[in-house]
Amino acid sequence: MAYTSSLNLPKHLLLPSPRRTRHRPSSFVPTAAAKVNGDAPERPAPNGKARINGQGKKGVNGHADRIHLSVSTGGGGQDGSGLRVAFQGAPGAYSEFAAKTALPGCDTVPCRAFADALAAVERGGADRAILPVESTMEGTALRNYDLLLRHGLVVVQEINLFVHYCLLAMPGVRAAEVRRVISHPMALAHCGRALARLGVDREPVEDTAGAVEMLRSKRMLDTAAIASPRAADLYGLQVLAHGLQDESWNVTRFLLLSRPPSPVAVALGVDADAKTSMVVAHRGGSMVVVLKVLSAFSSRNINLTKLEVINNEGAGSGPGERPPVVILDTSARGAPTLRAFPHVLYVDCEGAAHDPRVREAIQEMERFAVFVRVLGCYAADSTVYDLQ
Ligand SMILES: O=C(O)C(=O)Cc1ccccc1
Repeated sequence: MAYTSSLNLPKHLLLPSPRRTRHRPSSFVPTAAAKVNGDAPERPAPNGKARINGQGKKGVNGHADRIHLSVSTGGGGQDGSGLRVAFQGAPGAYSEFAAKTALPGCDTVPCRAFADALAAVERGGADRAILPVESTMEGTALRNYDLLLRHGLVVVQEINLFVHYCLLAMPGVRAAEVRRVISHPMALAHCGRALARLGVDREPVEDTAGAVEMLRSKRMLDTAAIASPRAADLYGLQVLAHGLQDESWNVTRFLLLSRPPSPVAVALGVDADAKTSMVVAHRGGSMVVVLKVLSAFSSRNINLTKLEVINNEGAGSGPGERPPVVILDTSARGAPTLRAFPHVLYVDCEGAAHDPRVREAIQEMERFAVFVRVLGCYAADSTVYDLQ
């Protein structure tokens, strides 16, 4: 049986009010940052995006004050200027906004598929890739995690983005004329109930902005796209409906990836409010392994921010069945090798990978797991940024 279970991002309780303001320009010129809950901002958001939350929380070292994207970007300026960030999709995709939120000064490089974005970094055609890995509505994006594990890139930054979905159509098209809606599969899934109410056909395409571009270039008059209000501005489409997502709280977590060695991990002091992401490949057998993993962290008073249990034992290639997870094992000496595992845990913990307690927890897991691969160590940032 294949199953997953997850403990994901904490849901922060400041719900955004639905907003209908159209925002221009679609460029990324910084404006004054504001907290959505009306308080004065403690600190400006890196590129003028509104912060929805961002309260300090205590990390593994008990420090309440978090480092906000202030660690070295490992090349280019502090704001990422001089860095090329590869993302999946056309200009105006959510991933591009996430990249520009993380590194406001960066140049973004559109790619057809997420795999192309990762390959661009490996080849040296880009300095970073950005990958959505989980959302509050659907949990871990397993296919993107699979991609992350097959490549040897390291996580250098996390970014949480509040995702507003709009229904966009060619100018003059009325909602009643729409027969079909196209978008990224995640966007279609997040708006499932709204689309059922509209009684339209759904068609997945590569990305949200690509859907908008397609509408525009083919002048489709019976089709709408789900995308951001900024994509509407960018491509000159009209917004038929705002806030299409089935749940008002819709946050996607993105990871920024770089070639190893990590350009940021060394800059993070042991005292910094950091996070370490890792994958634990094990032989399975029972849930006792999960308890042992929990014990390795809890006995050292280390908090986990993510625990995803993958058990693809016996899964074949039937519909809905998942094959074993393929992981590039970089833990052994010698050349990294791809290895397939049915039993895998995805773990994020608070603390830097070089924090002695985190190091000991990893060493303890290595005694009963086949291997542990640290995917990256980066500044913790639980701030949720708003696009608008
Ligand atoms: O298609 C896009 O715009 C993307 O960047 C992927 C995506 C889709 C939906 C939510 C977050 C990211």
